[in-house]
Amino acid sequence: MTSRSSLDQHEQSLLRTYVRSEVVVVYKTKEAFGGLSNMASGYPLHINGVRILTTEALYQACRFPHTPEVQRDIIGQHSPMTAKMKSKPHRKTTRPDWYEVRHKIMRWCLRVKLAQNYEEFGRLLLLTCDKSIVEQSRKDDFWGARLADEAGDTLVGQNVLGRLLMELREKLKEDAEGVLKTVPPLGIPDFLLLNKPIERVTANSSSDSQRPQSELF
Ligand SMILES: Nc1c(N[C@@H]2O[C@H](COP(=O)(O)O)[C@@H](O)[C@H]2O)[nH]c(=O)[nH]c1=O
Repeated sequence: MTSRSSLDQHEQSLLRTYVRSEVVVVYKTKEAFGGLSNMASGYPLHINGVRILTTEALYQACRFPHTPEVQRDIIGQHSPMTAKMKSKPHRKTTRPDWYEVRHKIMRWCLRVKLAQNYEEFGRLLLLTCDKSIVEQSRKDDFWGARLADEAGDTLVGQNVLGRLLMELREKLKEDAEGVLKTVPPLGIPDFLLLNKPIERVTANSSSDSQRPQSELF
């Protein structure tokens, strides 16, 4: 059995250190690069014809393929933070392989955000040039990175979200053919939304993707 301390050591080895003033920081959605956050509104998504307002809501809904009523509640929220909060009481019914698949699911969610908001989200991603992208978080050093000390300039974390965004940006730089406007379904079991297998996503699955979110209600 793996001991707690060796697990801690493994987690520690995955941590990265960033100099805050040298990277693109994703922190508040209203800031310059806030659109890169999963909490950002204005990048609507359509999965199997169902409108979902943010990648946060989509990601959280993906926890619960076996409880469509929970998915419906999550994606029905106007606020992405509330969508996340709605998932919390149901965490025990999260798909059992969540920790093996969540990274792939997040990569897929970001692909969907780009496919259906290719101009706006793509432009923001490319504006980051070759810089590191880091989601600053107060608590979460898996998806993001935390300030090493409140006064300092050092962010420490696995920054998995930031790294997925950088991976996508590099693919986008090569995407002269617009291949990223289509996203195949993930090859994982029970990849379901509201009881239906999640289908291929295309830019055209969302005819209103260029309209402001305020017009979508
Ligand atoms: N940005 C941001 C958060 N971080 C987001 O939370 C998601 C992961 O949630 P989970 O793994 O279920 O805890 C992921 O999209 C990550 O970017 N959480 C917050 O409570 N507030 C926030 O402003």
